[in-house]
Amino acid sequence: MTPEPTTAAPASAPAATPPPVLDLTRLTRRYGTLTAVDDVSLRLPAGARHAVIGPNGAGKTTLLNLIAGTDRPDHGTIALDGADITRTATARRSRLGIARSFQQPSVIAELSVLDNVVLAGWPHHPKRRGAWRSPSRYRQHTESAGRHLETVGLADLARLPASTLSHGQRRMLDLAAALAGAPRLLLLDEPAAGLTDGDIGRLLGILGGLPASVAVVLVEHHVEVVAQTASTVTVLAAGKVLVTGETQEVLAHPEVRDAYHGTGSPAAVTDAKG
Ligand SMILES: Nc1ncnc2c1ncn2[C@@H]1O[C@H](COP(=O)(O)OP(=O)(O)OP(=O)(O)O)[C@@H](O)[C@H]1O
Repeated sequence: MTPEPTTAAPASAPAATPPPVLDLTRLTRRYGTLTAVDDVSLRLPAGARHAVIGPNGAGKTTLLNLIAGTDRPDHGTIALDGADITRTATARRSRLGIARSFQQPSVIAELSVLDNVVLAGWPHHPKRRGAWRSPSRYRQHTESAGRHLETVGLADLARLPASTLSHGQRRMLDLAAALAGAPRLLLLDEPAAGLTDGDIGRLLGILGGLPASVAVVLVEHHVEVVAQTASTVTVLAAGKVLVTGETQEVLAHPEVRDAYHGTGSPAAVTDAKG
C-alpha cells in the first residue's frame, strides 16, 4: 500500500523511473530503552500529499526531526531525490529543499512580518552572499517574500511587527517562512493545532493551493485536515508503521480507529483532537 513514484514511460523506450522525493529505509531512533521510531520505511513520489497520524507519543514528531536532520537515526537511511542525506547537516538539507513548520511557530517577534519571510528565504537565494549590498536583489527577494505572504493571507500585515500577530496568524507566517525557500519537501507538524474554525478553513485553502511540485508530509491530529489534504496516510503506533495507504481507506479501517483513538467508533474519528 506504500505510494510509489509514478512514471510516464513510452512502451518503446522506457525512461528511467524518477527516484522518490523521499525514501526512508528502516529508520530507527531510540532514546534509552524507548524506541520512538521503530524500523520505519516510506517512499513518497514528487508532489505527494502524505499524512502521518497516530496517538500521542507514537513517534510522529521524532520522524519529522529525523527527516529534517535535527535528530539522527540509530539505524536506517534517508534519501532525498535519490541522494543519501542520512548524515547531511540540517542547514544543508534545508538548502537541498527540505522545509518545515513547527508545533510552536518559529517566528521572530521583533521583526516585521515581511522580514521574517525575507530572512527565512535568504539562505536559499542563489546569490545570497552579496545580496544585501544589491538593491535590485534585495527588492527581488522582498517581492518574493511578499508573494508568500499573499499565499497565506498576511499581505496586509506585512509591515507590522510579528509580535502583534494572533496565534493563527503566526502559524500562517511560519508556513510562509517555510515556503520562502521554494522547498521540494514540506514537513508540517500539526499546522491546525490551536486554530479557530475560520483559521482551519484558511489553512485548508492554503494547503490545497500549494504547488504540485512540493511534496508534503503532514503530521496532524485534526482528521478533517488529514482527509482533505492528504491522499495517502501512514499510521504510526509506538514508533512502528501500522499501515500506509490511501487516506479514505486507512481512516475507515476499524483497527486504525482503535489504535488512533482507543475505540472503533466512527464518531471518535471525526471528533479527533485538533
Ligand atoms: N529527546 C527525547 N528524549 C527522550 N525521549 C523522547 C525525546 N523525544 C521524544 N521522546 C519520546 O519519544 C516518544 C515519541 O515522541 P514524539 O514526540 O515523536 O511523539 P508524537 O507522535 O509526535 O506525539 P504527539 O502527538 O504528542 O506530538 C515519546 O514517548 C516521547 O516522550
